[in-house]
Amino acid sequence: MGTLKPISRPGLYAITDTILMPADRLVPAVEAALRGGAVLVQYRDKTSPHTDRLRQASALVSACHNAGVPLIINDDYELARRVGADGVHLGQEDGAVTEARALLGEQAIVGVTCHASLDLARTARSNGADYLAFGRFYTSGTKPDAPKAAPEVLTRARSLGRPLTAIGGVTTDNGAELIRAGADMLAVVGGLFSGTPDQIEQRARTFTQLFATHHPLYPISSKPGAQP
Ligand SMILES: Cc1ncc(COP(=O)(O)OP(=O)(O)O)c(N)n1
Ligand SMILES: Cc1ncsc1CCOP(=O)(O)O
Ligand SMILES: [Mg+2]
Repeated sequence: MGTLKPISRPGLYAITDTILMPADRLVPAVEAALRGGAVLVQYRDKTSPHTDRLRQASALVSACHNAGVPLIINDDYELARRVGADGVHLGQEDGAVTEARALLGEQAIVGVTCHASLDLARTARSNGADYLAFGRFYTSGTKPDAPKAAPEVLTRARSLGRPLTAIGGVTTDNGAELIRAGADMLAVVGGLFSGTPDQIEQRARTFTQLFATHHPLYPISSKPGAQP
């Protein structure tokens, strides 16, 4: 094993949204999530022109790195490289893990969508994915048609030995169930980023508290330098 990657800390994975977070509110909203304890942030923007995405992603790199938290770019590993982000999240149609790794380097964090499939997860792991994302688990306003998964898939995926992310309709009310089933990170859009910065910060604190209460490794792996 090489150096431990920063995603070995369990916790909230905050994902941005263009509707909930217009350009002028993007950075303050993410800073609020970071104050509340988010351990990973993803810039997810499927609609804005390239120049806007470049500017916003660069601003988020600064905000996240000021807080010591990695920034992941959704879909676009070229953009990740350009702005000096820490990694990329790839869906099944978004390109190869190996290609992203070749461009971004060994230390880059590459996450892969596995829906509800252990076979997809095994393939992602053998291609070098750093975390495996399952979901959607609940009703999602952000991506209503994403394939459905049941929490038990997280329990079965524990044996794959990679950090597991749960996504899709996650809220402070249903997050504990997913952590108890095996999630190391809760990836959240709507259940985090609706409302004011104060509300976002408070919600992020509540998610963080869920990990402190329900994640088996939380106290150990949150200590700097500790092994998971
Ligand atoms: C952490 C995390 N998990 C899953 C996804 C979904 O990725 P994908 O299937 O490629 O869908 P889009 O987000 O690109 O619409 C994600 N972004 N992040
Ligand atoms: C990108 C994505 N992939 C599966 S569900 C989802 C949307 C997550 O957003 P929300 O937390 O608002 O359901
Ligand atoms: Mg994608």
